[in-house]
Parts: sequence; C-alpha cells; structure tokens
Amino acid sequence: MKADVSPGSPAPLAEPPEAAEGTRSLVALAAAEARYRGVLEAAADAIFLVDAAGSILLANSSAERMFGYRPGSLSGLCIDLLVPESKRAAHGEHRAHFDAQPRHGSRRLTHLAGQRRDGSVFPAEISLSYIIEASGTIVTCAVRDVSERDRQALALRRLNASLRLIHDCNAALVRAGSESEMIAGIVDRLHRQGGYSAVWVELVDRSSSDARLAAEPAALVVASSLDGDLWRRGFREQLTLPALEQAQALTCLFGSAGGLADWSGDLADRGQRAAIALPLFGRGVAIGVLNLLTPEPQGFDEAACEVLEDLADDLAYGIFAQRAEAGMRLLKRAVEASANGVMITDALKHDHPITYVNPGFEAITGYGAGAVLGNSGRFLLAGDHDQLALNELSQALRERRATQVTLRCLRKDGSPLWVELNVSPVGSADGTLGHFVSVFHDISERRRYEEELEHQANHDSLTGLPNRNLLRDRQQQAIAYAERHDSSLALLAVDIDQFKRVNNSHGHGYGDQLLRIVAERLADSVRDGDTVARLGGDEFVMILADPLGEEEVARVIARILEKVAQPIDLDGHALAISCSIGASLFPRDGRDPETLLKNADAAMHRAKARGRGSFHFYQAEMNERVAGQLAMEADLGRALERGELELHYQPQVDLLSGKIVGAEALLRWRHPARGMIAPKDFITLAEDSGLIVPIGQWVIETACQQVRAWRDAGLATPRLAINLSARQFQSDDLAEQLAAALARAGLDGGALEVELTESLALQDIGRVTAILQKIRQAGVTMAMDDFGTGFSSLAHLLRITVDRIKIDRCFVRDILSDRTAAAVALAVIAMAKSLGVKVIAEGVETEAQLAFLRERGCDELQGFYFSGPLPSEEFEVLLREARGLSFAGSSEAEDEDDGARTLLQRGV
Ligand SMILES: Nc1nc2c(ncn2[C@@H]2O[C@@H]3COP(=O)(O)O[C@H]4[C@@H](O)[C@H](n5cnc6c(=O)[nH]c(N)nc65)O[C@@H]4COP(=O)(O)O[C@H]3[C@H]2O)c(=O)[nH]1
Repeated sequence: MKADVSPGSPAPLAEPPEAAEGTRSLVALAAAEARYRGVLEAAADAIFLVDAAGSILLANSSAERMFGYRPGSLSGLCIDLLVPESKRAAHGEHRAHFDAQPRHGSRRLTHLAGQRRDGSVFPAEISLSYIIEASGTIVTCAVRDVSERDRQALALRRLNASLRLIHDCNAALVRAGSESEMIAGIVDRLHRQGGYSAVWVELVDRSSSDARLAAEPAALVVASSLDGDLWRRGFREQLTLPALEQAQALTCLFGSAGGLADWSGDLADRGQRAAIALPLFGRGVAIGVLNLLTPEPQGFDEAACEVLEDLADDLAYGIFAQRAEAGMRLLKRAVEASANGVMITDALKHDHPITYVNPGFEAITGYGAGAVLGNSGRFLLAGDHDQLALNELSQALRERRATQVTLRCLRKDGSPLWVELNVSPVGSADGTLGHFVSVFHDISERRRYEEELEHQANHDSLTGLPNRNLLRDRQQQAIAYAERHDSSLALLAVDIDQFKRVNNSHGHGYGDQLLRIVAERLADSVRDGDTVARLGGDEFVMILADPLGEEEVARVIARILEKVAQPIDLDGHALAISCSIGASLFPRDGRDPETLLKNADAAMHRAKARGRGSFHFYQAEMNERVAGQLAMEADLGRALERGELELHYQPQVDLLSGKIVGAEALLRWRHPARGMIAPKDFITLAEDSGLIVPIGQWVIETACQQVRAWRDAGLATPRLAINLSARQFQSDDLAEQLAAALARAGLDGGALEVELTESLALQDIGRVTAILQKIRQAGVTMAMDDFGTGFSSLAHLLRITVDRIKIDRCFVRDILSDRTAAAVALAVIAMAKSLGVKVIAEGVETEAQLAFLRERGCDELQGFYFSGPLPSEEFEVLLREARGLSFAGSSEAEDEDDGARTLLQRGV
C-alpha cells in the first residue's frame, strides 16, 4: 500500500463509523488523531508506519529531517531505501520472511544503520511494533540516530584507553634504566596498546650546537602495512621539523589520496587517516619529537591530542631526568676520578664540618675519608695560621662567596703541601646556602720549582749566597730600616787577595772550592740579620745591619779578616789566603745602594794597595784613585804599541871578585803625562788585567836584543836576569818563546837568567816544573826572587831547581838591626850552600850590609850600594869601563878591623 502522506495532511488512521452516531464519533476520532499526530510530531525519533509490502504509510517530521527528505516526500517510498545499500537486500529478505509469518508484538533492534537521502550512513537503533489488521500487518518503526551517543561512547572508550596508556607509559618511564630503554618502551606501548600504526621518536643531535635532529630515529615501531620509509621523509619535513621549530604539536589529516602530497597520499593509500608530531621540550630545551600515525580519522581529536601532549611532556621530562641523572652519575664519577682533591663541607653547621672527600683528597693529603669526615678542614693547616691568604678565605666564607687562595698545609706524613684552593658556595634546592665545595690543586711541585727559580734568580749558584739582585733588595731594605730608625748600616766590599792567581794556576775547580770556603767563613763571621752576597769572581759584599759605629764595624772586619786567614787545606795543598775589605757607612758615605757600593769598592781597592789582609774605610778622595787606576789600565794597554816601555839594568856583583857578573832587567814605563812610572805601580795592574803576558814577551825580546847589541858592541856582557810573572806560566809555550827570542838574537841560553817568585808555587806545580825544565834545557839559568817573603811551603819550593836564590830586600835592609831578619838571611845562605846554590842579596845599600853578607858567605849582591837600575846607555858605560867592587882587604883583615864597615869600598 502506498500513501502519499504529507506531514501537513496526514493520512487517516481508520475508517469512519455509522452516520448519526457517526458524526460524534468522527469528531472524537479527529480529536484523537490530532492528539496522536501531535505526539508523532513531537517525537525526536523518526517514526514510520509501514505496510506489509514495506511502503511507508506515514513518516513524522523527525524522520524527514533524520533521513534528509523534503516534507511529505517519504510517504509511499519503500522503507528499504532508508537502509544502507549494502544491507538493503538482506533487509528486504528479512521483511518478506516476517510478512509470511506475521505476529503481534514489538522488538528493539540495535547496531543498525540508516542511510540518508544523500547516501550517508549513520548508526541507528530501531523499535518495531506490529499491528495485524485485516489488510495485513502494519509496522510502526521508530528509528533513533545514535551517532552522537556512539561518538561519545567512543570518546569515552578512547579516553579510558589513553589513561591506561599514560599510566603504563609512566610506569615505563619510571622503570627504565636508561634513556634509550625508556624511549623504546614508550614507543612500543603507544604502538601496541595505543593502536597507533607507526610511532617513532627523533632526538636532537646533542653534539650539534643548533638543535638539529639526529639522522636516525631513537626508536621506531611501524606496522607492516607501512613498510618502506619513503613517506617518512615527507613526514619529517612537513610535520616533525616544523613541530620542533614552532615548539607546538602539529597534526595532519589524510581524507583520501586525491590531491594530497606524495607522502600523505601514500599514507592515505595505506589506510592512514591522521598524523601528529609532538615536540619534546625539557626545561625549555628542545630534546626531540614524538611522531604518530593512526588509521583513525578522529585519532588525534582534541581529547587525544591533550592526552598525547601530556604524554610527550612526561616523556620529555623522563629523558631530561635520565640525562640529568646520567650527568650526575658522570659528575660523580668525574669527581671520584679527579686527581684534584675535592672536599665538601656543611655550611650550616659550626666550623663547617667535612661531609665528603674524594679519593684525590686522600692522594694529596694522605688523610682518608674516615679520618676527616666531621672535622673542620682547618686541621690541614697544622697550626700554621700566619698566612695572609687565610684572611681572604675566612672573609669569603663569611660572605658566602667563591674565592681562590693558595695555602701552605701539611700532609699526614708531615711533608709540606702547597694547595691552590677553589672554594664555592653551593645552594640547597630551596636556594639557601647548604655547602661549600673546595677543590684542592696540589701545587707543591710548581711552588718548589718557582722557589727554585726565585732562588736561582737571587742566589749565586756556586756559594748559595744572595747575588747582586737580592743584594740590591737587601740593601734597600736595610737603608729603609736605617732611615726609619735613624740608625746606620755598613757595607763591606770583600775581595780575596791574589785569587786570580790561584784560580788561573790551579784551575777553576780549585778556585771554586776556595770561593765556597771563603763564602762560608764570611757568613760565619756575621750575625743572622746581616747579609753576605757574592757579586761574581772573588767579589763579596756584606751588609752589617745597624752597627754602632766605625769602631764596631772595624771589630767585625778584624774578625772577618782573621777568620778568612785561617789556613786552608785544599786537596793536600796548604794554602794561606787573605782578603781585602773596604767599608762604607750609611748615611755618612752615601744614602743609596749604588753610592754605598761604589764607595765600599773604592775603599777595598785602597786596602788592596796597602797589602794583603787589610781593610780601609771609605774616604772621599778614594774614588778619584779608583778612577785613576782604571785610566791607568787603559793607558797601559796602549803603552806597548806607543813604545812607552823601556828596560833599565841593575848590575849584580860577585862578592869575591868584585866584578859585574850579571844584571837584572827592570821594567820602566815612561808615561807621556805622568813621567817615569815604577813597576810596583803598574805590574800588579798588568798582572790583574792580563797585560803582563804581552809585556813579558816584550821584556824577553828586548832583553835578548839588548845583549845582542852589547855583544855586537864588543862588550863583555854578563848574564841578564829577567823577571817572569807567575801569570806568564799560563802560556804553555813560554819556554819556546824564550828559546825563539834567544835564537832571533843569536844567543845561547846562558845569556839569560829568569827570576821566579815564590808565588809560582801557587800554580799547578807539575805544569810549572815542566816549563822550567824546558827553559833549563835551553841553557837558561834560574833565580828564586824575593826568597823568604812568599807564602808557599819550602817543600814546594824545593821541587823547583834554581841556580840562585835572592835574599829579599826587606831582610837585607834590617840585617844589622833585626835579629830575625839576619837569621832569615843566614838561614837562606846556609840552605843555599847545602843545596849547592848561589846566593845573591838584593837591596844592598850600605857597606855594612855588604860586609855582613860577604862575611857570611853570600855570593853576589845587587843594590844601590853598587848601582841602582840604569838606562841601557849608562849600563853600557859600566860595562865598557869594567867597573866593579874592590875590597880593601881580606875577610880576616876585616875581622881585625874594628871599623869593619869601612873595609869595603865602592869600586869606581
Ligand atoms: N830600596 C832599594 N831598592 C832597590 C835597591 N836595589 C834595587 N832595588 C829595587 O829592587 C827591585 C828589584 O827588583 P825585584 O825584586 O825583582 O822586584 C821587581 C820585580 O818584581 C818587578 N819587575 C820589574 N821589572 C819587571 C819585569 O820586567 N817583569 C816582571 N814580571 N816584573 C818586573 O817590579 C819589582 C820592582 O822593581 P823596581 O821598582 O825596578 O825595583 C827594583 C829595584 O829598583 C836598593 O839598594 N834599595
């Protein structure tokens, strides 16, 4: 049955009754119909009346709205049209079957679907009631659209699932032992439990500085239907990277493949409907991105996004925490493994007790954790609180700020320990100060090295005494002190006498030993507060702090001289040394270090000029003298080339024959400005400056040429003695030089004699004797000069074989007045006799001296009594006239004559 029923004029529900009665009944019926119709129209469900053939007899407005039909257009249509196409055939069959076996009653059918006019399908529930009428069964069908209810139910289900997922994920976060395990766990759960078809996490490459993602994902689970990773590239560029850059979750829906980008089209083809990229940020730092794919079109609706964002936050926090913990573990390991000592103290407790020390602390200090925990770190100072750095340290602790100080501590074994200490306050979680962390750096070795360098820079390596640098400091300090206290100080310049000779002749090792001994002796002679410094060579300087005056300084100097003069035994060589000292006083002789030193030096040179072992206080005119000496040294250097040197000749007379048997060549310097200068005024200078070597060569050459000239002049020339300075023996070829000079003059060795001084004994005696032997082999004779004045041992001297011994002037001078002088002279004569050596007395000035010596067996004389040194021309006259001494009588006659002194007379 088909009815064209429109909602405005609904079809009658029943046939009208009999006429009379009928009119009332009709009215009542119409009223009832109107009520039913009202009910129908008010119903939210779609309500249909359908006949047995399936034609819609009536449909309410809700039905037209629900199925998308215009008002009235449903009537007459087959109800099957409202069933989804796929179910339509089954529905028809079902309806036919029912028609064949009609029955009363009602049914409720769920999980059905309706199809709208536009073809769209919606979930529906249907209630059916059957009325069997004569014309057939009429079915009342109430259809309810349950889309919204289903959607809500689905959302609820999803929410529950998500909550379960979150819970499980959080459990995984907590339980994970490592970052990778945690990420893998989350990814796996999201895939298995959350039903996401692909889940992966990409992390920021921590080795890159610009938050770039690592090339490979940290974890990835993909359903097999999504095999192949071509789509992932597009996903990465379109979702993952922008999400990270924008720091917000980005979603993408794939409706159908048409018109979509390659990657999303590919995913849509493979049944995927939505994608999301969730950035992971931990404490504001980009960590990575969590990416998900789902076949559910609503998979990333608002609620799901919310849940996933929470999960992403948890994951980010978990990674951050894992990293922080790994960082902590790493830090702990680093602290444990650090070679630096680490000490943590409790800043809140009195005395800051130690709460932690690392193994490095024990290695450095020797104290293990067990011994120090609970103590104050102060114990390391071992009571040494007199350190400036401690002020800074305690102030920093008080002010709760970081500081760095260098401290002197003591190790457990008592050895000194220098540490560089970095102290930093460390806050508690609530921001208040909780601890101090102190890092110890053992700088003992560096400190030792620095001290060594400082010592080297300020001390003389040979003697360990302060050097010029430190002396200057000490001088300044002493001057400042004296100025403040209105007191004085003395500066002593000390120089070892004849040190150069010792050094040159015995070698530097010997000289070094001597310097060390002198250094010790000088240091032993003064008080602790005084300074002894070595400036170099044999130059020492002493500062006597706060002396009472010149007398006290003189007493100290006397003590020094005495101490230094004590005999020294060096490798079996008995050595008597002495030093010369010059003193300047502050403020009298200078107010600054330079002036005091210069003046003490000038005084020292003056002392040297006085002779060995003396001292002198500075006097104003001294500087001129020193300057004069320097000028003289410069002049002497030029004297040779300018021909200012000449030789004078002093005859030596035989005491038996009275004849001139020899002569001594004595050097003179005819200075253009100062006139004739005697050797005593420049020989020492020449020796000290080394000029004596070329000068000595000149003497040898000139002496030889002079003999040659006299001989050529037909004069009977006696042997000529020349003086050899000890310094000349340092040239190994001295003998060769002599031989060459003789050869050049065409002379044999007998023409010359060399005069040696006792100071030769200070030289390397082996070397000297070897040279002397060569000289002797050349036929040259030898005389020992100034015998008895030297400081060498007799035993030493005896190793040098000489032909003549010269009794020194000083004994001859006093020979008649001083018993000691006479005894020495006699002893020399006796010794010479016993050795078979001739004796010559020098400095004989009087007849009485001559008589005494002649009488005691002295062989020869030299002295003013007969003649002083003469220029060559004058000496030539002596030779030409063959002058000599004539003796008035024999020695016996002299004895008889009371006026023995007159027995000798000077030959004319
Ligand atoms: N009081 C007094 N003095 C007398 C008398 N007779 C001689 N004299 C001085 O005694 C010195 C003798 O020389 P010397 O002992 O070898 O002592 C020499 C010698 O050691 C050294 N000398 C001189 N010429 C040379 C030289 O060519 N080479 C070296 N190395 N030294 C030289 O200089 C020293 C001093 O020489 P001169 O001043 O010439 O002094 C000479 C001479 O003038 C006298 O009767 N009374």
